[in-house]
Parts: sequence; C-alpha cells; structure tokens
Amino acid sequence: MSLQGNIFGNDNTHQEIILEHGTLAYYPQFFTPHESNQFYQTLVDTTAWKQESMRMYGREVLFPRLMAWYGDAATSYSFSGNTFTPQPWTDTLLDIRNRVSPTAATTFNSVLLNYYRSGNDSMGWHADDEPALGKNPVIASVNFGAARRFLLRNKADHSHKQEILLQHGSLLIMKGELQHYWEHHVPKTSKPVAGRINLTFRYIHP
Ligand SMILES: O=C(O)CCC(=O)C(=O)O
Ligand SMILES: [Fe+2]
Repeated sequence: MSLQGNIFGNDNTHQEIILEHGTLAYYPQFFTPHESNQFYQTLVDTTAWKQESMRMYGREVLFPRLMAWYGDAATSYSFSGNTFTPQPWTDTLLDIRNRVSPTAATTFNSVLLNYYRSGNDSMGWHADDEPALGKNPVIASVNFGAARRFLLRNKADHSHKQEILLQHGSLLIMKGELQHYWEHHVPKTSKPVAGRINLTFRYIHP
C-alpha cells in the first residue's frame, strides 16, 4: 500500500495484485467522489454514444452497452470486425487522461468509453491483445458511476480466477503479460444498479 498523494492531488492509495504472468494495480479512490460525480454526468451528457453491432454466426448482434472512441487522429482501431475512427479529444477526456498518465507512467493516444446503462449491460470475456496495442500494453481503466464486478480468468485454466469490485472514482491499471495469459469481463447483474461508465486509456501503435 502506498499512502502518499502526488502533485495532482490524486489519492494514490492502491493495491498491487500480482497474478501469475501479469500485474494489476487498483486505486479505489483515485478521483474524489465530488469530481467523480461531475465526470460521470458530463460524460453521460456529452459523449457521442453509439450502440455498435458485430457479426456473429452470420447475423448482426448489438453490443449490450453503448460505446464511444476518442483519440489522436491516427489511431483507428479494429475489433470484432469493426473499425472505429476516433472522435477528437474533448477537454474532459484530456483532463482525465492527464490525471492518469503520471500514475500509469506512460502516455495514451486513445480512449474507449463503455456505458453500462443498467445491470443488464455487460462485456463478454476477452483480452485486450490486439496487435496494435503492442506486446505488453499498459491499459488504464477509469470507473465512474455504479460499482460493477470485474472478473479475470486464466486463459489456460478457467478455474484460476480473480475478482475486483470497480467502484466510483477508481483506477485500475493492467500491465505486464496480463493480456496474454488472462481474460476479463463485466457480467450482467440482476441487482438494480445505476449506470456506469468505464474508460480504458490505451496506446495504439499507428
Ligand atoms: O468496463 C470495464 O471495466 C471493462 C472494459 C474493458 O475491458 C475494455 O474496454 O476492454
Ligand atoms: Fe478489456
């Protein structure tokens, strides 16, 4: 545990979760509740949200959440058969990025936003291992809104698991070999939960 704040006024108290082949660092209160409320509402209101679809078994299936992609102009991004061209950075997104980068000790040129409108929205098992992310990507995941469970499982042994409750104002950094050996997902929940926004800051190799 580090109990020291930094010059940005972030709460850098965190927990390192060392897995076999991969490391996570979880900062439960990286942003204050007050600024987290403001970021949440601004992002709900001003993001260019879209419900994208992917082709699965010959039919178009809607992703069970809303998404948006922002970043430097040269960072188009492909997954599940889609190519996303980024929207230009907004002041809010640059503000969040600039708060997170020093702690992640890297630079980011893009961000994927996911909006889970209710407990019925979710994200399936996957690894963020697209070639454009490079060999061992550092991904900074920021959470505003309802707390949701984030599950990890070892690719080779699904009984080998880890779980983190990602809370309002938290930051999760994924790094090292994590994406090669582990998958993650956000399950649906039958509990009545409010909306949640997750932002994953990434470096896309042009
Ligand atoms: O919503 C989350 O916490 C996970 C997001 C995620 O895994 C992704 O965007 O790749
Ligand atoms: Fe992911």
